[in-house]
Amino acid sequence: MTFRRDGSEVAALKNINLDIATGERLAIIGESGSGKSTLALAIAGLLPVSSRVDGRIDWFMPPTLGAKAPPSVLPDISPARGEIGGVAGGSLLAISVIGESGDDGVISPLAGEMSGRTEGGVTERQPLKFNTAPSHIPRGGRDIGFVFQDPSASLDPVMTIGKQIAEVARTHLGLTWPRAYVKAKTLLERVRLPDPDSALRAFPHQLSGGQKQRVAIAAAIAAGPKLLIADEATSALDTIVQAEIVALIRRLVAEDGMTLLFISHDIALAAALAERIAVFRYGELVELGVTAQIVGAPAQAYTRTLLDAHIGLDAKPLLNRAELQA
Ligand SMILES: Nc1ncnc2c1ncn2[C@@H]1O[C@H](COP(=O)(O)OP(=O)(O)OP(=O)(O)O)[C@@H](O)[C@H]1O
Repeated sequence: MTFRRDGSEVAALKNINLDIATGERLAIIGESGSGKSTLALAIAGLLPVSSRVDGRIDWFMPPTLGAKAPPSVLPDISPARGEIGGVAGGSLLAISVIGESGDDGVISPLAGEMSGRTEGGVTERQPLKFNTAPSHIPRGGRDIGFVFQDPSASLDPVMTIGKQIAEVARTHLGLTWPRAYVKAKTLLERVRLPDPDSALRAFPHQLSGGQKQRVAIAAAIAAGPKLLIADEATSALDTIVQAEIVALIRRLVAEDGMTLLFISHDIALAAALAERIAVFRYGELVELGVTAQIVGAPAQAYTRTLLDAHIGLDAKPLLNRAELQA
């Protein structure tokens, strides 16, 4: 996975092979520039046209019946050159990114070879070849919800909170405006925003940072996505609000049976939330394991360095999950 920059290509992800199980909470950690966001954007189909992906993403879960798929959303779900397939299995996603060496021995064991796969040299976004019916292609906003770091950037400053959430429900679920507003209010209650009736009519600038992130989460889950990607969703918040948002995400993921991809540079937050942790460095997957193993007995020296840096900086608990209240 490379970006074109100043006439040359910058490798952002190399030789990644990662399965995400349905319903699991997987954290991706690593320092700045390690490729965490690039992976998340690739899954959500949000990579810029300057990107080139040699690899594929297999999506194993069929879409929810009765879901509305606006035609305009379909072409945008996939990376510039990824592929998405639908194969029954225990995984939700299988990600295979081929490295600079061209070693393609990273195909998911759950996915068969796909017909129509093409390789090499494409630098612009182009129509994708799918080996599955269009109705099985995951749609951003509908099957995949995305929470970004800065809620101020993801919310429209001149649109009421209620309309922003209702619009997601209207677009992806085909609800009428009145029904979509009812759903928006329910979602504001679920994310525990105080006074949801007033909040429906409020504008983003009238809310605190933590409240805005609750609204962004409500919008991200409004269409009932199967996969929720939270990309540094707590990084702009203070420590107490961070813990509240982590607890909120965990509760919502459990209530709705979502799969969670939690991206963070903070190993303590990742440990508080995730069942497995993947450690990224320089665009490569350094280590992947269950949280207790990564935190208690890391196999890689780099993971130990991340842990030591955390312990040296502050003493936030690494595995104390009980204290988090949504
Ligand atoms: N749009 C882009 N154009 C060119 N290069 C990019 C682009 N986006 C990311 N990169 C490069 O890809 C690499 C991975 O960046 P990425 O943002 O995925 O890392 P990250 O681990 O998410 O970092 P951070 O925690 O700071 O967001 C970096 O070298 C970065 O400079």
